[in-house]
Amino acid sequence: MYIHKEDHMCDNPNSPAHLSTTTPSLVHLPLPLPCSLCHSHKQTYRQKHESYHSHNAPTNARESLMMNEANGSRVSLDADHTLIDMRREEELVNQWFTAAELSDIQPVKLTWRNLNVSLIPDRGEVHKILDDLTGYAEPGRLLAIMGPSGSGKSTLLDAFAGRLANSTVQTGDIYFNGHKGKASLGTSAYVRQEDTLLGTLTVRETILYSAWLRLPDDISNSMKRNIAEKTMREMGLHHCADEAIGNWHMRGVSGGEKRRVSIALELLVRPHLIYLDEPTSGLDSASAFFVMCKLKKLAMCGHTVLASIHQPSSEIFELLDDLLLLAKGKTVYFGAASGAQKCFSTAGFPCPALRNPSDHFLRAINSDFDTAKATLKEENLNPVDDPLNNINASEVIAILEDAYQNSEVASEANGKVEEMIQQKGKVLELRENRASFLTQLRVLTSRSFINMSRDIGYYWMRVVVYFAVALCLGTIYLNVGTTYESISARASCMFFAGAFLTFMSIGGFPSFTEDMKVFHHERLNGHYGVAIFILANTLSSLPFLILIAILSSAVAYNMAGLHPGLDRFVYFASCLLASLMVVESLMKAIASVIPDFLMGIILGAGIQGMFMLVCGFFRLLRNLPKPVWRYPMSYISFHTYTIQGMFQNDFLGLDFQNQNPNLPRIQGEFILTHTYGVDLGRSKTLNLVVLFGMVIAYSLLFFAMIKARDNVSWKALLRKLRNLRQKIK
Ligand SMILES: Nc1ncnc2c1ncn2[C@@H]1O[C@H](COP(=O)(O)OP(=O)(O)OP(=O)(O)O)[C@@H](O)[C@H]1O
Repeated sequence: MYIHKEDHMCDNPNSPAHLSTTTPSLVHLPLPLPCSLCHSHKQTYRQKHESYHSHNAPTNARESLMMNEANGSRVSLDADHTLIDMRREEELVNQWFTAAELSDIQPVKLTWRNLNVSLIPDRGEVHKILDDLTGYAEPGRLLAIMGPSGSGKSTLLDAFAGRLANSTVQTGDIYFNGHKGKASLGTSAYVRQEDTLLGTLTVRETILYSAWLRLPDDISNSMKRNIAEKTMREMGLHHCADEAIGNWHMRGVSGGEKRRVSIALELLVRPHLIYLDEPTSGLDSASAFFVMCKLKKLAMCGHTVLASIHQPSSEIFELLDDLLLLAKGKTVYFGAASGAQKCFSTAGFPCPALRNPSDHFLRAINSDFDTAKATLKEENLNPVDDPLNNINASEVIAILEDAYQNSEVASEANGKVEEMIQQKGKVLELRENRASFLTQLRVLTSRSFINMSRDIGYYWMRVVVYFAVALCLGTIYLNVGTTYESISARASCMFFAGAFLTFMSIGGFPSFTEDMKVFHHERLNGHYGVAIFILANTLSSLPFLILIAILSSAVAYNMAGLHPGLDRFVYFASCLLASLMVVESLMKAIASVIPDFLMGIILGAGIQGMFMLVCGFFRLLRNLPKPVWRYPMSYISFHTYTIQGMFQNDFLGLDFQNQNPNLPRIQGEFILTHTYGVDLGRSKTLNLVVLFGMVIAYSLLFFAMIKARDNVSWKALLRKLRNLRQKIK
């Protein structure tokens, strides 16, 4: 076993202050934890962790470690010491979790009153998804939301998390600790129904990167690693820790394992408020039970946990504290899970003996199969003695809804909601103890680079295709020369390199949209911000783009025999690199508006086609129609700067000669100004600077679009447009 220095050594192991203490400060802490583990306390956790190790690491082991570290190698301790240290590390991790679970949480009381969600009316028809819901979720209790498919469970969780689709309208109120409104990003965690993970990473890497990204800097790296390992074990993922998640070209872990990875990622930092949409879907009954036990434990520690759930087993049902039963978007029961059976009995639908209560509830309120019931009965496949067979679920729902609204449970719930709204608690805030900007940038860049290097569709395919196309270009324009004929050949060769080679960059868009999905999910859960994502994505893509630019330029430039000289070659390659970066950032800006990869590719290709038309190659800039095409399009088109820069780089300093020696030699400068209308007032360096400026401009556009999504009420805008359309009609 290899042990890293940081795991076992403090910075100054011989410090008298360290050695004088004999009692470890972090072990044997009674529960609940004293403030020594609380982050508001002056001494940071890392210091404690290190001082603990310095007090306890056996001197010989320490000395041997120091000697070996000095030799620049990682070393293994003898088995006893390793075991002791592993146990201590485990204790520290347990204590960190206990601290996160008990001493550092903001209790969150969530209430909703008369909550309605409907689709934006089309032709006057209103389709209600959620209908007048009132209820609450308390810290310390596990609330399950149950109901048949399509009853509105996900929509309700989306409404709480502020992630309703633009096509819906929400009315009614949601309160967090008595404060009305939308919770700000990152103050709650949301495990959605779909798993949004990077397919190229292994399970261990996924959880570990998330730990590095989010856990505060004052926790040592080894500690973060152990926290990630512990979370992985808790979710029963250790057996597939080194398997990839899986993507389009790689079969990965199973659906149930992916589900558990998604849950593990959110449980890693012990969120104060967590919503889980069908956390047990795709899991076998034992896994489902253990996952729900974990959620129950989290709730018991004072966290607020809401989970929508299908088909809980009777054991899982016993774990639930509160239950919200939805049918067709309406509440048919809300209250203690243990009280639901009584409510159903009172309404005339008692749960038969030996039937799982949750099965009974769902069967009673599922109206999707009303027509199929009769057929089943005729075929003798349905037990005749079940009273539910003789009545349509729609009627059952109406009876249950009525019974619930008139019950004591409902009036108690309503009273409690009013009481909770009056109690103004702390406004939800992001945790202060998070990883710093630089740490997040470093970790995200590294994660993104690994993803790019493992996904063959991201860059590697393009490297091969670029090489092949550059080879074609080089052979077609082989030793192009300096005759009159070579003038248009050179121009075409450079146009192809600057326009068509860069155009191929849209090939990476599908992989980027996958990245974007992960980014959106992680950003909305508050893992990191937009700026970090843009920077990390740009930095991690740089090595690949540089490789593509140098490889393609080396092949095409040298084979075609363009203007000799290293400085000219370097400029050509830099111009190609800058153009590739512009296309990448343009596609990012497009992805911020259109997340679908096919639509994005179509739009990106269209924009680039238009840019090529106005760059001065097909029609001279001075001859372009002035409105729109010359001003502003030719200035917005990045191809204008690429082509003008490349042309200046090649033609300036060359003389062209006809095969007939009696005809005059033509200078490159004359060709630039008269044949291609190049503006020599803007130097080739300035063209390059403009290209890099465009990379920044498109990145800022991406940033602004993502931010605008948060702040602009697109829903209100859409509603106004629809109203306007109806008025016009
Ligand atoms: N943005 C939307 N546009 C159109 N219909 C929607 C939209 N959001 C929700 N719905 C409709 O609202 C109903 C409730 O959807 P929701 O996803 O909340 O159900 P659910 O209870 O979570 O279902 P499941 O258990 O199958 O996931 C469905 O009929 C769905 O088609």
